[in-house]
Amino acid sequence: MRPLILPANQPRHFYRGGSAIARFRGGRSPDDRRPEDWVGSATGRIDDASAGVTVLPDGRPLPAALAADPLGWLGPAHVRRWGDSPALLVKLLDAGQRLPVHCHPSRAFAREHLGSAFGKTEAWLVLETADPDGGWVRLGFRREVPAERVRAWAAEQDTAAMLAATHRMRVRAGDAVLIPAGVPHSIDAGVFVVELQEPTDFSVMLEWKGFAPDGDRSGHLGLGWDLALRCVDSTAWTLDEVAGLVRTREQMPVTDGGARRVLAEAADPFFRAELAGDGAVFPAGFAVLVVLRGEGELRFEGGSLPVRRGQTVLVPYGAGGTALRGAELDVLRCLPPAPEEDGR
Ligand SMILES: O=P(O)(O)OC[C@H]1O[C@@H](O)[C@@H](O)[C@@H](O)[C@@H]1O
Repeated sequence: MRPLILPANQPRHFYRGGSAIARFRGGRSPDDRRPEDWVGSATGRIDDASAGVTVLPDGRPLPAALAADPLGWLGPAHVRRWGDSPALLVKLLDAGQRLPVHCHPSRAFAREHLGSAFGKTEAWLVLETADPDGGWVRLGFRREVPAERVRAWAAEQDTAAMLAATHRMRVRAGDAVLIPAGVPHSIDAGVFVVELQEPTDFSVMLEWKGFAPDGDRSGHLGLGWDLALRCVDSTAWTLDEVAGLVRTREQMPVTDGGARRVLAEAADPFFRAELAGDGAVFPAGFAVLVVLRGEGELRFEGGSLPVRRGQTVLVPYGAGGTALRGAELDVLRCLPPAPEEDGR
């Protein structure tokens, strides 16, 4: 099997964005509502299952290709643990406006109430901020917020109260941020990230006014507000705890293979990511690559593929061991959780 270069896959969304994705990829956005590019996605949008799913160059939707040859795409250990799900969703996300405050269910909540083995823990690697000095993200309540108050903020759409209650953190290009399930969060305008997440589209919208006209109906995942808001982490996060969710490039440890481990160990049950360049060698495994800088080639068993900045590449297990060549190459390699991991 060969690694495949994937074209942009940007379903229309209710929030603005997408120009940074077009610049990065070297294309054009059809309009200003394409803030997310779903890469190597076997996940459909919650409101439209046909949107979001990657269509391979041969015309097959990725889920059909995975179902037809799970071992070839994912490898035996992954299939034993996760079946024919890639257990990973990668997106490019360009916030053209501040995103609404929202959160995502945990695996335990998703299993119990949504019939899904996956929740939506996620992580961002910041690629650019409109202001070179950095952009802002918001995450975690500064003080414990009683459930009734969260409910009242959502019912009244009290955006000011929600934002005031939430930590605001500066992030710069190269920083990685882990967002545990349940933690309320939002990304400010001008922040462009690669996002790794569990392969679902479950969002509980605390804020929707001015974003999604039907938010009062669609924002609770069909569970009703009382149940949906139970997935919100309303505990107090200290500034240090929130800062602990952010890793700068310098804080990313270098592995034996010369790559940098992007995310903290706490992310391992959900996904893994490494930054790698010229000379890096990887064992066989399903991966989504985002070429962040430079140009060069991706070697695999039986061939090589030229790659350059702005491309996204889907690597099947069946491509065998791979290696990167190219003096200025900087590649983010996104991986599903290790098969032995068991996140909750
Ligand atoms: O980066 P996350 O938290 O997934 O934010 C992006 C998400 O924003 C929410 O407001 C919803 O619109 C989701 O459909 C969207 O995917």
